[in-house]
Formats: sequence, structure tokens, C-alpha cells
Amino acid sequence: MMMMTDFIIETEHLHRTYHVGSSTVHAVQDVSIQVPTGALTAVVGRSGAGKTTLLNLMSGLDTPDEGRVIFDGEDMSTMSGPQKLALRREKVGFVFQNFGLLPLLTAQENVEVPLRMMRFSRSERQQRVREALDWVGLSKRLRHRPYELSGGEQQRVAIARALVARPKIILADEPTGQLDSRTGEVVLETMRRLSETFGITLLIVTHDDTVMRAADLIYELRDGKLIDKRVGAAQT
Ligand SMILES: Nc1ncnc2c1ncn2[C@@H]1O[C@H](COP(=O)(O)OP(=O)(O)OP(=O)(O)O)[C@@H](O)[C@H]1O
Repeated sequence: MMMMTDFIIETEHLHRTYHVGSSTVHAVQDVSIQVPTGALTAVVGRSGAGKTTLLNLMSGLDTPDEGRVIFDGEDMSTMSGPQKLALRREKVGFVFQNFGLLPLLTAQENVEVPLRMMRFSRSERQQRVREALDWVGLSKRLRHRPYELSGGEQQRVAIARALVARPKIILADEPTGQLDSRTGEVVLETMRRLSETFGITLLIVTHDDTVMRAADLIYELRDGKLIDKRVGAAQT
């Protein structure tokens, strides 16, 4: 039987070291964090602090040298590559700083990609894609390609793509990093609203004060180490 948990992801004493030539970088050192289900958790820290490395370890895209990740009650260290891939497809939506849309595909086709990988039927794909673009306020932009959309619109397409398969968690790496502050606020507000509507947990790696102000919980990294855990302004 699977354990019920209040934390969708827990990391236990994670270490990840890179060796490049003769130098060694301790990108993540002894990091233990808990990501509460349904909340917005932010991971902050200067450039090079290890945020992206930690995010990749949590989604199973990268493997720790030591420690383990418990994802939705399952120990990822016991999972094979294909099992981790299946877990990502079913349970994780990704949002990136540079949007990560396929340039030749329309908004509609970009949002459809995860559903194709999960082998949804054509009619179900069409319905879900329209619904997801509607959630982010882009039902009038179905046939636009990324270069025909503003930065904020592109990120909203990316959010629709992350949400379309109804994941349990969205992992976002600097989702507002390329946007001006007002557009960033709109994108963040869209993510928050959808996470509340669908009960999706948000984990956001960021430098952005707006995200930090909206967070329920903030973890701060420095030089690969966890130096602070604090309750965010959303909870005070
Ligand atoms: N594939 C890699 N090979 C070698 N070193 C790496 C690799 N990826 C990251 N590093 C190093 O690990 C450290 C942490 O990098 P990481 O990208 O996790 O930081 P970050 O906090 O996400 O930074 P930023 O905010 O600039 O994206 C850095 O010193 C980086 O140079």
C-alpha cells in the first residue's frame, strides 16, 4: 500500500558533485527538503547555488551521488530509467525560463505534445488542449506560433502545456526570468490560480521577489548547501 503523505517530494541528504577536468564542484551538498502538497514552494539562491541541479535531482532527470528522493511516497533510487520517465510524464509538468516551446508548432500543437506522448485519443487531445489554453486565457491564440506571441503569452502556452495532463506538481525553473515585472506577475498569478483550482503543487526556482512574496515556503541555497528555510509572505 502506498503511504499517504503531506509532502509530494522529500529529499534526504542529497549530494551531487561534478568533476570537470581536475576540478570538483559540489553543486548540491547534504540537502534535505520537503515540498508540501498543494502549496507554492520557492527555492532561492545566487547564480551557481545549485538550484537547477536540485530541481533535476528531484524530478529524476539527474541522479544523486548520495541521498535519495521520495516522490509521492515512492523512493526514486529504486526506480529504473523508464519508471522515472513514466513518473515524470504522469505526475510532473515543467516550465522553463526560456519557455521551451517548439518554434515550428502552433500554441495548440505545443500544448498537445505531452498528450501525444501519453497516447490520448485525438478527440480527447483536442478537447483538453482547448480547455488548457482557455485556462490561461489564450483561446484566441490557438494557431499562433511562438514568434507570433509575446513573452508572457509564450509562457502561458508553456503553463498550459505543463498542466494539460493534470500533473501533481509543476517544477518551474525561473519562469518569470525573461519577463518584465508586470508580465511576470500575471504569469505567476496564472500559475497560482491554476494550482489552487486543480490542487497542483508548485515548486519554483527563482531570483524574483514577486515569486518569493507569493510563496508559502522558501528554501535558500548557498554554494550547494541549504542555509535557510522560512515561511513565505503568503503565510504571514
Ligand atoms: N553539467 C555540469 N557539469 C559541471 N558543473 C556543473 C554542471 N551543471 C552545473 N554545474 C556547476 O554546479 C554549480 C551549481 O549549478 P546550478 O546550475 O545548479 O546553479 P543555479 O543555482 O541553478 O544557478 P543559476 O541561477 O545561474 O541557474 C555551479 O557551480 C555550476 O557551474
